Amino acid sequence: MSQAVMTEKAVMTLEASGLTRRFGDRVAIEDVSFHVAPGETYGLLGPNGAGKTTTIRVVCGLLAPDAGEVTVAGLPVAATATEAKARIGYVPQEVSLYPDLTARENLRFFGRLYRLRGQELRDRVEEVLELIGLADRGDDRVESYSGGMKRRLNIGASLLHRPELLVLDEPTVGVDPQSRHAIMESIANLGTAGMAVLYTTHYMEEAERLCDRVGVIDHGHLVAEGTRRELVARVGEKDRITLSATGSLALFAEACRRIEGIEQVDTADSSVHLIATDGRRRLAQVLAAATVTDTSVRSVEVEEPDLEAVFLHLTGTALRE
Ligand SMILES: Nc1ncnc2c1ncn2[C@@H]1O[C@H](COP(=O)(O)OP(=O)(O)OP(=O)(O)O)[C@@H](O)[C@H]1O
Repeated sequence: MSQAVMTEKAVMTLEASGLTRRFGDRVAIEDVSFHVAPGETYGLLGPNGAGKTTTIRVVCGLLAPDAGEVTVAGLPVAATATEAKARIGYVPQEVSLYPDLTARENLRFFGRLYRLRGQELRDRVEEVLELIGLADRGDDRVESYSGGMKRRLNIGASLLHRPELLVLDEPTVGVDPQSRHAIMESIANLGTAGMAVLYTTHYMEEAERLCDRVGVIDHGHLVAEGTRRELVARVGEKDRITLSATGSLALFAEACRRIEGIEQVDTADSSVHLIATDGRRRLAQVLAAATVTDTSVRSVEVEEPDLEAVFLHLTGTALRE
């Protein structure tokens, strides 16, 4: 994470405040506010119809909000604000490429739209092909690509002009696992390289793996935001530790009850179940308690609550309904 993320007064790459947008009587989003710092990857996590695409379209200046405002690198985004929009790379849900052109030709075409020319254009096309892992397929026509490769190229096209903010709308939907992995790797690298990324998904594993912070959106409202740890702490979810063990389990359980942060201890035939805050940090003490009570531990499993649990807690519904 860059220094700018740490400094409170740094200019945010993206600042969205009070965004509201209606379609007729339907309120698609209401009073949505969040920011993305330089080098930060922010995930908007929510089920279908929650308002993710609407938020993104407003952020990119493709849809005017009924209320609220957006700035990118301090510049207001509005329908006519080309200076702000030039700092955004937008990857829509639908792939938009020329199937009968090669990947290189597609990138050259989009690069020219972004006003890149000559050597700069040629260099940038090669850099982007490397970045998205398609350098060895650059001269193949796009119609021969898998769905995932097309998505990667689509992301590449949005990076040619070196945007400060990359906005991706569910980039892994309908993509094979290998390409999904490649897409996530490329995005993780962009964040590391200092680019701000706004990422929408309804896959909580992606949000957990990629995003520094997550905003949970449901029925057009941002219901919570923070790091995974913060969100989990906010809803009061605890870790579960399961030990498979033999020996004097009653004594062992008693010793575990005395460890700070362990809130519940249950024993079964040859296992002990613990409920703890910050379970991983308690492990050393738990294993020491096993040694002291002559308990032999065969396996230990720590289950940390995930964003699915947070979502369920906050909204009362499962994410994948
Ligand atoms: N152009 C439109 N006209 C009417 N209603 C719309 C329009 N665009 C979005 N909506 C409504 O606004 C709400 C939010 O939709 P949005 O597409 O932003 O959700 P989403 O979270 O991106 O879902 P998905 O993952 O399915 O795209 C939905 O109820 C949707 O039906």
